[in-house]
Amino acid sequence: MILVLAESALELVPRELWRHPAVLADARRRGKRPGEILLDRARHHPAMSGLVDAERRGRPDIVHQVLLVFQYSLHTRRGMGRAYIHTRDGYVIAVDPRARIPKNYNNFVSLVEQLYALGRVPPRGEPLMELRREGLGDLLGELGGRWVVFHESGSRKPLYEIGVDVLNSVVVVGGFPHGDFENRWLLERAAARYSLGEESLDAAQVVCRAVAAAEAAAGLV
Ligand SMILES: C[S@@+](CC[C@H](N)C(=O)[O-])C[C@H]1O[C@@H](n2cnc3c(N)ncnc32)[C@H](O)[C@@H]1O
Repeated sequence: MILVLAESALELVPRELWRHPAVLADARRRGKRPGEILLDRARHHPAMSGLVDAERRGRPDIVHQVLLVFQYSLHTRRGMGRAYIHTRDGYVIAVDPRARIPKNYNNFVSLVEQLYALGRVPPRGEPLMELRREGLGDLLGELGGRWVVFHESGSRKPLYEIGVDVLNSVVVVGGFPHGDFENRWLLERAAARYSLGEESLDAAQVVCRAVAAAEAAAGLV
């Protein structure tokens, strides 16, 4: 299974917030410039009130939770998985299946900030995470142009029925906290849309179920 976490709420603090006291204090405390730190609602809430689309931004913890579930799964540890994080501002992070994502959130944030600064981590040797400017359409085209989407309005099927498809497909899940995909074509052109019920679940919960379905189909569990 290739996972694409789409429109993820991950970005550096945008320029218009660099001078806000909440951002300046956080940057100073961490010994960095405001433009070098990740936007995080938990730390920058007062600064985000006037930000366009604020309710869908500043949630690196969603990406962290998803990567912990995905990277440490049996399926990925056996080399059957690969994750790509597409961000709402047009970047793609390619994650090597061997990348050991820091379990501590603060360490994860520092790693991603290093990735934004250098374009890759670690700085030397084989990269475990690489950052590039790329849109969602180009990424999905590069991955073969066929994908399935997890979405509340998709068809509801038992996990054992979708396992083989999930295992062998590019699987798209939204990496944002509220609302729906802005790229509507993602749903319209998907080979299949799978629902886990009408109630909205956290992205990590959805990825956990997709991984479980894929692992069962692969005979790993
Ligand atoms: C936290 S949800 C996105 C926000 C959600 N639509 C809301 O307004 O609360 C993250 C992603 O998980 C997937 N997802 C969430 N609930 C789902 C469900 N019941 N069935 C299938 N996929 C789901 C979708 O890909 C969704 O974009």
